[in-house]
Amino acid sequence: QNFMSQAREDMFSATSKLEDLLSLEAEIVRMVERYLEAANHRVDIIKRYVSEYHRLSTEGGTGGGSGSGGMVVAHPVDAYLLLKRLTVEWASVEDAMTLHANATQELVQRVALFRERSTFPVMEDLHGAAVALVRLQDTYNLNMTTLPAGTFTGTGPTSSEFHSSKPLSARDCLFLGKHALNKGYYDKAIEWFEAALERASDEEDASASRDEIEPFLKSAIKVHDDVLETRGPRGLDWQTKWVPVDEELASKHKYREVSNQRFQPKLYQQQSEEEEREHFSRLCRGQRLRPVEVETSLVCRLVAHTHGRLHNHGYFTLMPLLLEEMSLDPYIVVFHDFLTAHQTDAIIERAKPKLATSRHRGPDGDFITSMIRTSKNAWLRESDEADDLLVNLTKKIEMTTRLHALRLSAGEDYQVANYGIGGLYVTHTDHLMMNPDPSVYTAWERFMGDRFATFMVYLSDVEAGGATVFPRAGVTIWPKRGSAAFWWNLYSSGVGDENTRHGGCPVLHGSKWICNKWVHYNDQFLQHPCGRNTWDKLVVP
Ligand SMILES: O=C(O)CCC(=O)C(=O)O
Ligand SMILES: [Fe+2]
Repeated sequence: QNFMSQAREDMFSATSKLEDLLSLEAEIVRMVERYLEAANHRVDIIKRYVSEYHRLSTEGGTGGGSGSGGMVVAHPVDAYLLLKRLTVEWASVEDAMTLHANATQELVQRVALFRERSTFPVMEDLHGAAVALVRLQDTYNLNMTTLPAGTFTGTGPTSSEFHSSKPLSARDCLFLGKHALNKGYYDKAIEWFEAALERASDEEDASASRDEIEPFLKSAIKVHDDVLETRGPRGLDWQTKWVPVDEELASKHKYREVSNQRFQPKLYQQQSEEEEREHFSRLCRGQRLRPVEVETSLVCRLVAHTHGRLHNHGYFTLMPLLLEEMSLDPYIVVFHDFLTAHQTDAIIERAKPKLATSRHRGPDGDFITSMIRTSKNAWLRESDEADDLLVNLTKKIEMTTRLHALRLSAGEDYQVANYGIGGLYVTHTDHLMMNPDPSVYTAWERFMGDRFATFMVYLSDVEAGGATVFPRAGVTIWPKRGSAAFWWNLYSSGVGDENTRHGGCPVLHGSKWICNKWVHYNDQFLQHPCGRNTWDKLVVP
């Protein structure tokens, strides 16, 4: 695909992968249960041999030994039985032991086979999951008094509480603290080490001792304060609290005014990388950054156009589109109830097998990873499908947007993406052709032109997190199954609108599915008002 985004291949960020792991674990448990059942049977055989010996020897005289005296075998039947025990019966004990050893080896080998087929997680995956958890804690300001116990309150239009099946242990907290430290989350590292200490004193049989944890906390505090003193509280790859932990340092004049500093949104203009990240996180948490006048000027309306530049139709006459304006400049709207649950599920089902095979290895055999987009995606082309599901969807997009989307020169294939826990897409523009030198593009890319508009359908609800946010435009769109976001990436002149920079917030609870239709410029710009200057905008539908 020409316009392929980078994909990250890992376990925790694609839910379909985690679901695979869950069924893999169920299969392993079934194997282990069968193994244990057979093992118990074999241990019984071995035990019976031992207890038979003891029974006979304590009954005295008749057995293998007698009382306090030496070992005497006086009875010919006893002599026969002794020999039988050490031949026939011992053979069955040996058989049981050999079978057990084989079964053990076989079980280990079968799990090794899973590992070879790379369906089994490795330590790398666990590290990834730990970092994802710290990132979520950071983005959503998760409350540290409850998080170690596995409880947090969700972010989104409905904020409910979520509970894990088990709390984290002191050792888990220690592990998370180390990862936070490693990734430059110095503030979070301290919190996790403190949580580890607290857990350690609560746990009956402490999974990590205070003596083990304390040095980590001490050195984290030291590094934290050093970084804050010498480099400041925020940077691209580190962050600290606003004041040092050390009280003497904290009493310094420069830290006194910190509490007065308030966040000032900086919208509709270039933002530094740090500023963009700050806007991104706040919007992900659902904060409103725009002036009240802007927020209140937006309306919901019904749209029922019956003609477009492409078709004359009465498609929306009986059932108008429900349009919600999210921003007028840049122009971003949401169409509610654009697809039915039946349709969104069908698209997910078609994408699933293609997602599963998209896992690929890098040059040295490792899985290629990138922090840009932690999701998995698949491409679906209308004409590859046996029925009209996707063709009809594209036709509906055409009627809605009055753009060509079906013919190959106008629209890309559908890109379906699945994000799991912690899965995100960092801020980017959808238009890609920023390089003024045309020779860097393929002939086909030059022919199609850049991505004029994005039509993005949410194929699933997300229980918490996972919003689509526009840091410069100050917009947050909460995913809702069946609704669709639409915006223009380019001015009518074809020049990119950088205020459309956007990204997908990390999924906090649940799983997120979206599907994109990107519509390109060259096939249709003549059908739009050209405007008289570069920055003229399109405001339909
Ligand atoms: O996941 C989202 O909400 C945004 C996805 C996106 O921007 C993209 O796929 O280009
Ligand atoms: Fe995008």
